[in-house]
Formats: sequence, structure tokens, C-alpha cells
Amino acid sequence: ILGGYEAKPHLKPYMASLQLDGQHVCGGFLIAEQWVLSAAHCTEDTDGKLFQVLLGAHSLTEPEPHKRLYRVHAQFPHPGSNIHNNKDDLLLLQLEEKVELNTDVQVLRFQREDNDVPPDTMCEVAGWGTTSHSGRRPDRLQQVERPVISRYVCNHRTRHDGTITKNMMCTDSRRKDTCKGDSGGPLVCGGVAEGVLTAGSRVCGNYKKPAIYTRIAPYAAWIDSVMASADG
Ligand SMILES: O=C(O)c1[nH]c2ccc(F)cc2c1NC(=O)[C@H]1C[C@@H]1c1ccccc1
Repeated sequence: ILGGYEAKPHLKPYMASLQLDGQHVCGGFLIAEQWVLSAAHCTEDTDGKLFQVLLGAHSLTEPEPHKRLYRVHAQFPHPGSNIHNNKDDLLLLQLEEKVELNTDVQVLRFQREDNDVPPDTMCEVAGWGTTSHSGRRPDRLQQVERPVISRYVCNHRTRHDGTITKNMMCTDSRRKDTCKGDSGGPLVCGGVAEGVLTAGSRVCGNYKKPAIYTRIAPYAAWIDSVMASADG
């Protein structure tokens, strides 16, 4: 997160850190007691290894009352996701067991109505991603508020040049922005998860390259079907 600030500890109890060998790779969030939603691109360089999911955390390193690392039973990248573009950039992670819900571990509901969030709506995004252009990695969860920008503006020739589909949305990236390591985290507008930050490589903090999110509503049926089909 660039230009943001430290989140109040445990006020975003849905936030997840997807980790490999104890290292934060991407964000994600709890959508059900055994399921975390993130971005498919985050699995690109993992050569088939499964993530571990840290829940109940504010600091990535300090001991905290309800902090717990969960093993992943199975990972379901959206079948339409691919390395060449940001399409269908969603990843469902089935945890090896139902999480223990408490003050620091809670599910966040996602938008099921497929309507665009109006431009200029202020939303918030949080993560343990880089906080400076030098690539500084924070230990504690950061957050920033960003306004939604219209798909029309985001698709401008000088911005993302027509690559933003109806299943994507954008937020302004002037100074305050998301950055590497935040991907997979939720864009929360009015207390509801409207988007998942895409994990394709992108410059941060440049107003010419707004942040891109996969809108969740168009994928509600896919999410429900995967959760229903997978055992448990
Ligand atoms: O964040 C992303 O957009 C992104 N997209 C990916 C694609 C493949 C992939 F193997 C990883 C990623 C990845 N995450 C990262 O590089 C994370 C490792 C870096 C990081 C940044 C800040 C703080 C801690 C760790």
C-alpha cells in the first residue's frame, strides 16, 4: 500500500496473508469458514506448491492472540485465468479445516448484485504489500481509501487502453495506491467486498495506471459452485 497508513489492529478480521515458506506472497480474504478468496496470478511462481494462509494477524511476525496459520487442502484458480492477461484473476483456497471464528477472524460478505460501483465511490483496500517505491515490506497491515474511477476513463488509450472488461473495475492510483504484495486483497465499499485486486505486474502510484480489480458479483455462481462441489 502506497500513501496509506497502519490499519487499526484486527479491525479487518477477514484479511488473509497467503504465504510460502513463511513468506507473505499475496493478500486474500475469508469468504466462508473454510474458504479464502484471492487472485489466480499469485500462484504463478509457486510451481504447484500450496500456500499456507495466515488469519487473525495484524503483524506478520509478532505473536497475537488469535493469529493462526492454516494449511490449504486445495486451490481452485478460475478456469479462465491465464498468465497473459488479467481475465478471471480469481483463486479459491479451501482450508484443511473450518477456521475458528472470533473477534480477529471473521468472514467478509461479497457483492452478489452485478451492478457497477458508481465512479467516485470511496472504497478501502488493505494489505501487507510494499509501502514505498524502494519496495519496503511492512510488518503490520496497512490500508488506504481510494475512489472508484469509471471503466470508460480506466480504458482510455493513455490508461489501460481498452483492456478493462465489464468484469473488472478500477480505482484512482494518484500517489495513494495498492502495490506488489497487496494483490488478492478485497476492495471494500460500504462494508462489502466488491473486488479482488488483480495480481498481474503493474506499476504503483502512477495516475496513468489505475489499480485493477476483478469484480466479484459476476463470479458469485462460480464461487458458490466450487464451494458446494468440493468435499466438506
Ligand atoms: O502482489 C502481486 O501482484 C503479485 N503477483 C504475483 C505473481 C506471481 C507471484 F509468484 C507472486 C506475485 C505477487 N506477489 C509478490 O510478488 C510478493 C512477493 C512480493 C511481496 C511484496 C510486498 C511484501 C511482501 C511480498
